[in-house]
Amino acid sequence: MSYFQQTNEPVIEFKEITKLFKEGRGIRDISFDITKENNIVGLIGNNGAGKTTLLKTLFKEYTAQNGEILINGEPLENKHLKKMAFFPDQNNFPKHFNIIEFAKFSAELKGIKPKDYVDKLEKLIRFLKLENFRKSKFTKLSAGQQKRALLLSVLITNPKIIALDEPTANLDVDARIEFQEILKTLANDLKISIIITSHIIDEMENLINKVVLIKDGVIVYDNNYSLVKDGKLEVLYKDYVTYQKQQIKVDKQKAGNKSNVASLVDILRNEDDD
Ligand SMILES: Nc1ncnc2c1ncn2[C@@H]1O[C@H](COP(=O)(O)OP(=O)(O)OP(=O)(O)O)[C@@H](O)[C@H]1O
Repeated sequence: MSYFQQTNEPVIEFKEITKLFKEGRGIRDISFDITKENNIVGLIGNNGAGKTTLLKTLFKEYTAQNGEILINGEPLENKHLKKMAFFPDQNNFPKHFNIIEFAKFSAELKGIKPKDYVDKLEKLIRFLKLENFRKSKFTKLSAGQQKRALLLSVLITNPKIIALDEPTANLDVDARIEFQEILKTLANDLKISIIITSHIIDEMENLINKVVLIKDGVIVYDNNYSLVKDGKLEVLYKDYVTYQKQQIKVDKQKAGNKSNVASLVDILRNEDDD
């Protein structure tokens, strides 16, 4: 049994993380955790609030000046990074790779041998409806296809933690719902911890089970998610909430059309934790 499955303790703990840049911007004293029960966390804040800085600190791209990150109670180190995947925003696509090359590259970067991923690669390609785009470069794909291709490169690495930076930006409603259904399956059925950034709360109402609001580099709200219970969210981000309520009506109708995400569980469940 791996260190990711041992306990009901928090999976990820941010403890008083501070990462400040020269001009004094960045993040300060960030503390919150992601548990097995509340394992789809929305990290929400306006542009420049500090979301990306926090994710980069989680992936050890930045070193915090203060504080620590624990993964299942252990200080974050490189062995944990092997089981973590970062889903980049739209500006950071690997433009010159074709999607198969990129998936293989991602797997091998994590030390996964071809014999351990070839079968899964084929199944994921079919599941993600990418059969006709095997040789396509990212730049030739639609926004929805690009996201699915990035998911391929993430899922092939069998991660236990996935961080996504604004993943549904520029997707249409159908593609967004499909994407969110996949994330829900990963979190609910496969117990993968998901941390997802957005600057819009309501877009994630049907998805997340914990919300962390970040403003000017500090956390202003951290709780398990309930817009109905806690009007404070509406006060903090009133404009977004008002606008997005209308959008959600459409989403909920469409969400009735469940995609075949259940088969994803079959593809990924039998993975050994190494
Ligand atoms: N490498 C850097 N050097 C200096 N300042 C930076 C750097 N990266 C981020 N900042 C500053 O730190 C603050 C937080 O930036 P960050 O990119 O984390 O915000 P964000 O919430 O991800 O915003 P967005 O939604 O626009 O991506 C901002 O004021 C930003 O200007």
